[in-house]
Formats: sequence, C-alpha cells, structure tokens
Amino acid sequence: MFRSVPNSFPITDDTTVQQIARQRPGDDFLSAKAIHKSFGALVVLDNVDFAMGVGDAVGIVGPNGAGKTTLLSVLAGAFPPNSGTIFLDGRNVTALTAADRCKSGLARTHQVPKPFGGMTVFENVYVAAAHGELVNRDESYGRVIDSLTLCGMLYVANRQADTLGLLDRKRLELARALATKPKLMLLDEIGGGLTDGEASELVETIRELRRRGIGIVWIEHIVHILLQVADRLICMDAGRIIADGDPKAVMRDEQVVKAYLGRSPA
Ligand SMILES: Nc1ncnc2c1ncn2[C@@H]1O[C@H](COP(=O)(O)OP(=O)(O)OP(=O)(O)O)[C@@H](O)[C@H]1O
Repeated sequence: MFRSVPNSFPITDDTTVQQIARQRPGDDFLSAKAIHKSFGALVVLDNVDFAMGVGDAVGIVGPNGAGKTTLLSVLAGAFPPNSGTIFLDGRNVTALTAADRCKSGLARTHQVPKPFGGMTVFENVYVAAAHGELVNRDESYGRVIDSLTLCGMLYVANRQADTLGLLDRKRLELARALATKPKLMLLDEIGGGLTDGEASELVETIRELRRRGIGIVWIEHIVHILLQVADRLICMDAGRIIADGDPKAVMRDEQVVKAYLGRSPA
C-alpha cells in the first residue's frame, strides 16, 4: 500500500528548496540512494539521492551533460551504478535488468526514438505489450489498441515505423512504454525537436497518463511544457541534484538560475 504524497509544498522565504525536498513524506515507489556513476575518470552521478511516490509527476532540468539521462538510465536498469541502491515498489532492484524492472511497472522512453523500423506501428506496440507484465494474447491486443488510441496513433497502426515523422515517432515511444502497463514512466526529452504545438499535443497525452495514476519522471529542456505536467521539479548540475521541490521555487532558486540559465538571479 502507498500513502499519497502531496503535490506541492508551501515555500517560505527562509525555507530553501533543498530543505523542502528532505521534508517530503510518504512511502516511495521508486527510490535511489547514494548513486555514484562514472564513465572512466568522468564522474557523472555524484552521490545522488532520489525518491518519489506512485502517481507523482517529477520534472528534471539541468544544463547539457549534468547527468540527467544517466540518472534515468540507472533508474531504468540500462546500466548499473558503480555504487548505491535502487528500490522499486519496496524491492531492491539494483541488480535487476531493465526488462525485469519493466515487469515490475517501470517503463522508459528514449531521447532518440528507437522503434523496430521494419515493423508496423501496431507490431512495435504489440512487442512491448507482450514483454511487459505477464499477459495473455487477448490482453496484449487490448493494451495495444488502448495505447495506440491514447497516443493518437490508431490511424497509422499499419504504417511501417521507419516511415513515421518525428512527432509520430515520439508518440510511438510513448505508446510502446504505455503498452507495458507501467506504474511509472521515465520520459527522456519526449518534447525534444518538436514545435510548441506538437509538444502541447504530447502534454495532453501525458496528462491523461497522470489521470490514470501513472507516475511520471520527465527530463525536458522545454521548461514551459514540462511545467504543465510536473508538480515537482529537480535541477541537476555536474552530477548532483542542486534543487528539488515546487517547480516555481526551483526555477527561482539562485543556484538553478546560475547553473541552468547561466546568469545571476535578477
Ligand atoms: N556511455 C557513456 N560513456 C561515456 N560518457 C558518457 C556516456 N553517457 C554519458 N556520458 C557522459 O556523461 C555526461 C552526462 O551525460 P548525460 O547524457 O547523462 O547528461 P544530460 O544531463 O542528460 O545531458 P543532455 O541534456 O545534453 O542530454 C556527459 O559528459 C556525457 O558525455
């Protein structure tokens, strides 16, 4: 059983964003403790702690190279951390593969969509449905239809994936992740490369995911789009979380303005 986690926290002048994050109550659906990740001599994640409740919507921002995608990859199980522990739904999953974590309700989309190009949209989503939580064929089929409908892709279900434009490729990423019946989706720059109008369409889909109770962790450079969904914002810089809390407060945070926006606060 999970306790719900409040969506926002009051900010007072003398309370820092970091302090608010430490006060966050509730049981965690996903938590990572003391995560360290290096590529050779390059330290990319430096003692990162992260936790969220089921149904939360967490945005992640930060300058290029801050370690955002690496954090998502470590959470998803794409590769292991050098040290640290990851818990999913109360279970230590640090040594589990991405496929096993997916079966426990954790799905991930990639910055650059990677569909099976020679397969149709339907087939791509079916493969995902069949590889998520164990299901029979009829249920997988139903999930594919539901995912394609929600992501506005039913009309291109029989198109070969490598003929799709960027927006449809992004939608297909979402549909494939959704078909695994996730409790939590990790989205990596799903709005990247899209026009504002196209990104807004995706926002509507992501909002529907939230209405279904699916938790969201979303890395995005298009901040105003992200803020339409996120009720908590994290800013990373140089492998560390430098601010975590109410989105508006995080965007005003002195360290964030300096690191992410490249100037001192007004
Ligand atoms: N597989 C890898 N091997 C070596 N270095 C890597 C690898 N993956 C990432 N890096 C390096 O780790 C650092 C952090 O990369 P990461 O992609 O996590 O940053 P990011 O915050 O997501 O950046 P962006 O916003 O540009 O996507 C960068 O310096 C990157 O070059």
